[in-house]
Amino acid sequence: MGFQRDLFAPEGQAVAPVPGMLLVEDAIGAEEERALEERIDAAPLEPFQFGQWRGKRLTANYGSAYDYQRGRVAEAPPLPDWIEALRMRLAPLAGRDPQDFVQALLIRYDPGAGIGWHRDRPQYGEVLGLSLSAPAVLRLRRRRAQGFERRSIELPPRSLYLLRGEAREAWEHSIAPMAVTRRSLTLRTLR
Ligand SMILES: O=C(O)CCC(=O)C(=O)O
Ligand SMILES: [Fe+2]
Repeated sequence: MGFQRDLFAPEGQAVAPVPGMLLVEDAIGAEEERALEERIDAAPLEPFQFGQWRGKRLTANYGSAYDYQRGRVAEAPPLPDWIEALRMRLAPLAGRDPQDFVQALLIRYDPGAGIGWHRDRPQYGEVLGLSLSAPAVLRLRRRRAQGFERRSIELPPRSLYLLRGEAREAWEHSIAPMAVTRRSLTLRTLR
Protein backbone atom coordinates (compact mmCIF):
# COMPACT_ATOMS: atom_id res chain seq x y z
CA MET A 1 0.00 0.00 0.00
CA GLY A 2 1.54 3.26 -1.09
CA PHE A 3 -0.48 5.66 0.96
CA GLN A 4 1.88 6.63 3.71
CA ARG A 5 4.62 7.05 1.16
CA ASP A 6 5.49 10.25 -0.59
CA LEU A 7 5.12 9.68 -4.30
CA PHE A 8 8.39 11.45 -4.85
CA ALA A 9 10.44 9.61 -2.29
CA PRO A 10 13.37 8.18 -4.28
CA GLU A 11 13.11 4.84 -2.52
CA GLY A 12 9.36 4.75 -3.13
CA GLN A 13 7.61 2.48 -5.58
CA ALA A 14 6.73 5.28 -7.98
CA VAL A 15 8.14 5.04 -11.48
CA ALA A 16 8.34 7.83 -14.05
CA PRO A 17 7.84 6.45 -17.58
CA VAL A 18 8.04 9.97 -19.02
CA PRO A 19 9.07 13.09 -17.10
CA GLY A 20 6.10 14.34 -15.12
CA MET A 21 4.23 11.04 -15.07
CA LEU A 22 4.34 9.00 -11.92
CA LEU A 23 2.70 5.68 -11.33
CA VAL A 24 2.08 3.92 -8.03
CA GLU A 25 0.80 0.36 -8.11
CA ASP A 26 -1.58 -0.98 -5.48
CA ALA A 27 -2.48 2.50 -4.30
CA ILE A 28 -5.68 1.05 -2.81
CA GLY A 29 -6.75 -2.40 -1.73
CA ALA A 30 -9.10 -4.79 -3.54
CA GLU A 31 -11.93 -4.25 -1.07
CA GLU A 32 -11.78 -0.52 -1.45
CA GLU A 33 -11.68 -0.96 -5.19
CA ARG A 34 -14.94 -2.89 -5.05
CA ALA A 35 -16.53 -0.18 -2.93
CA LEU A 36 -15.41 2.49 -5.39
CA GLU A 37 -16.75 0.47 -8.31
CA GLU A 38 -20.14 0.38 -6.64
CA ARG A 39 -20.03 4.13 -6.01
CA ILE A 40 -19.11 4.82 -9.62
CA ASP A 41 -21.83 2.56 -10.97
CA ALA A 42 -24.37 4.29 -8.72
CA ALA A 43 -23.30 7.77 -9.92
CA PRO A 44 -25.35 9.65 -12.54
CA LEU A 45 -23.10 8.55 -15.40
CA GLU A 46 -23.90 9.88 -18.84
CA PRO A 47 -22.34 9.28 -22.25
CA PHE A 48 -19.64 11.82 -22.93
CA GLN A 49 -21.14 14.31 -25.36
CA PHE A 50 -19.17 16.72 -27.55
CA GLY A 51 -21.55 18.63 -29.80
CA GLN A 52 -23.13 16.04 -32.08
CA TRP A 53 -20.57 13.47 -31.13
CA ARG A 54 -21.43 11.00 -28.41
CA GLY A 55 -18.62 9.00 -26.86
CA LYS A 56 -19.05 5.45 -25.62
CA ARG A 57 -17.55 6.14 -22.24
CA LEU A 58 -19.83 7.17 -19.39
CA THR A 59 -18.85 10.11 -17.22
CA ALA A 60 -19.90 12.13 -14.17
CA ASN A 61 -18.28 15.39 -13.05
CA TYR A 62 -18.11 16.89 -9.59
CA GLY A 63 -16.79 20.24 -8.43
CA SER A 64 -15.96 21.47 -11.91
CA ALA A 65 -16.86 20.39 -15.42
CA TYR A 66 -15.59 21.51 -18.78
CA ASP A 67 -18.38 23.01 -20.86
CA TYR A 68 -17.46 21.97 -24.41
CA GLN A 69 -20.29 24.04 -25.87
CA ARG A 70 -18.99 27.28 -24.40
CA GLY A 71 -15.34 26.28 -24.26
CA ARG A 72 -14.89 27.06 -20.59
CA VAL A 73 -14.87 25.63 -17.12
CA ALA A 74 -18.25 25.44 -15.38
CA GLU A 75 -19.48 24.49 -11.94
CA ALA A 76 -20.58 20.94 -11.23
CA PRO A 77 -22.34 19.35 -8.24
CA PRO A 78 -20.21 19.33 -5.07
CA LEU A 79 -17.95 16.38 -4.40
CA PRO A 80 -19.81 13.65 -2.53
CA ASP A 81 -18.35 12.60 0.84
CA TRP A 82 -16.74 9.43 -0.50
CA ILE A 83 -14.79 11.42 -3.10
CA GLU A 84 -13.86 14.03 -0.48
CA ALA A 85 -12.43 11.24 1.64
CA LEU A 86 -10.48 9.79 -1.26
CA ARG A 87 -9.19 13.24 -2.22
CA MET A 88 -7.91 13.71 1.33
CA ARG A 89 -5.78 10.61 0.95
CA LEU A 90 -4.62 11.03 -2.63
CA ALA A 91 -3.79 14.74 -2.78
CA PRO A 92 -0.83 14.55 -0.35
CA LEU A 93 0.74 11.95 -2.64
CA ALA A 94 1.01 14.67 -5.25
CA GLY A 95 2.26 17.11 -2.62
CA ARG A 96 -0.93 19.15 -2.89
CA ASP A 97 -3.70 20.29 -0.60
CA PRO A 98 -6.88 18.25 -1.08
CA GLN A 99 -8.84 21.43 -1.92
CA ASP A 100 -6.50 22.09 -4.86
CA PHE A 101 -8.17 19.24 -6.70
CA VAL A 102 -11.34 21.07 -7.61
CA GLN A 103 -12.58 18.52 -10.12
CA ALA A 104 -13.43 14.84 -9.79
CA LEU A 105 -14.32 12.98 -12.97
CA LEU A 106 -15.72 9.45 -12.87
CA ILE A 107 -15.52 7.37 -16.01
CA ARG A 108 -16.77 3.91 -16.87
CA TYR A 109 -15.49 2.35 -20.05
CA ASP A 110 -17.70 -0.56 -20.98
CA PRO A 111 -16.46 -2.96 -23.68
CA GLY A 112 -15.79 -1.00 -26.85
CA ALA A 113 -15.24 2.30 -25.04
CA GLY A 114 -11.92 4.13 -24.91
CA ILE A 115 -10.62 7.67 -25.08
CA GLY A 116 -8.99 9.18 -28.16
CA TRP A 117 -5.79 11.18 -28.39
CA HIS A 118 -5.95 14.41 -26.40
CA ARG A 119 -4.33 16.67 -23.89
CA ASP A 120 -6.58 17.61 -21.00
CA ARG A 121 -8.18 21.05 -21.21
CA PRO A 122 -5.58 23.76 -20.53
CA GLN A 123 -7.76 25.38 -17.85
CA TYR A 124 -6.94 22.42 -15.63
CA GLY A 125 -3.55 21.73 -14.10
CA GLU A 126 -2.31 18.51 -12.57
CA VAL A 127 -4.16 15.24 -13.08
CA LEU A 128 -4.27 12.43 -10.54
CA GLY A 129 -5.92 9.28 -11.85
CA LEU A 130 -6.99 6.11 -10.11
CA SER A 131 -7.39 3.19 -12.50
CA LEU A 132 -9.90 0.51 -11.51
CA SER A 133 -11.44 -2.82 -12.50
CA ALA A 134 -9.22 -3.97 -15.36
CA PRO A 135 -5.71 -3.53 -16.70
CA ALA A 136 -5.41 -0.83 -19.33
CA VAL A 137 -2.66 0.70 -21.39
CA LEU A 138 -2.22 4.45 -21.30
CA ARG A 139 -0.68 5.40 -24.61
CA LEU A 140 1.38 8.58 -24.80
CA ARG A 141 2.69 10.36 -27.85
CA ARG A 142 4.34 13.63 -28.70
CA ARG A 143 5.11 15.13 -32.03
CA ARG A 144 8.72 15.18 -33.14
CA ALA A 145 10.27 16.50 -36.34
CA GLN A 146 9.76 13.05 -37.87
CA GLY A 147 6.47 11.58 -36.72
CA PHE A 148 5.54 10.76 -33.16
CA GLU A 149 7.55 9.56 -30.22
CA ARG A 150 5.41 7.00 -28.37
CA ARG A 151 5.17 5.24 -25.03
CA SER A 152 2.76 2.67 -23.66
CA ILE A 153 2.24 2.51 -19.94
CA GLU A 154 0.46 -0.36 -18.26
CA LEU A 155 -2.08 0.77 -15.71
CA PRO A 156 -2.86 -2.18 -13.48
CA PRO A 157 -6.15 -2.03 -11.60
CA ARG A 158 -5.78 -0.07 -8.33
CA SER A 159 -2.84 1.92 -9.66
CA LEU A 160 -2.59 5.67 -9.28
CA TYR A 161 -0.96 7.93 -11.82
CA LEU A 162 -0.02 11.57 -11.80
CA LEU A 163 0.34 13.74 -14.89
CA ARG A 164 2.15 17.04 -14.55
CA GLY A 165 4.84 19.02 -16.33
CA GLU A 166 6.06 17.48 -19.56
CA ALA A 167 3.79 14.43 -19.40
CA ARG A 168 0.82 16.75 -18.96
CA GLU A 169 1.76 19.54 -21.36
CA ALA A 170 3.89 18.08 -24.12
CA TRP A 171 2.43 14.59 -24.52
CA GLU A 172 -1.02 13.54 -25.65
CA HIS A 173 -2.61 10.44 -24.14
CA SER A 174 -5.27 7.93 -25.08
CA ILE A 175 -6.69 4.57 -24.02
CA ALA A 176 -7.58 2.00 -26.66
CA PRO A 177 -11.16 0.66 -26.59
CA MET A 178 -11.52 -1.73 -23.68
CA ALA A 179 -12.43 -5.41 -24.06
CA VAL A 180 -13.76 -5.51 -20.49
CA THR A 181 -15.16 -2.81 -18.23
CA ARG A 182 -12.68 -0.38 -16.72
CA ARG A 183 -13.41 2.49 -14.36
CA SER A 184 -11.37 5.53 -13.46
CA LEU A 185 -11.55 8.41 -11.05
CA THR A 186 -9.48 11.45 -11.96
CA LEU A 187 -8.87 14.56 -9.89
CA ARG A 188 -7.73 17.84 -11.43
CA THR A 189 -6.40 21.11 -10.11
CA LEU A 190 -7.15 24.40 -11.86
CA ARG A 191 -4.17 25.97 -13.54
O1 LIG B 1 -9.56 7.04 -17.68
C1 LIG B 1 -8.46 7.57 -17.49
O2 LIG B 1 -7.65 7.13 -16.68
C2 LIG B 1 -8.04 8.76 -18.33
C3 LIG B 1 -9.15 9.68 -18.68
C4 LIG B 1 -8.66 10.89 -19.41
O3 LIG B 1 -7.64 10.90 -20.05
C5 LIG B 1 -9.45 12.13 -19.34
O4 LIG B 1 -10.58 12.10 -18.86
O5 LIG B 1 -8.94 13.17 -19.77
FE1 LIG C 1 -6.99 12.92 -20.34
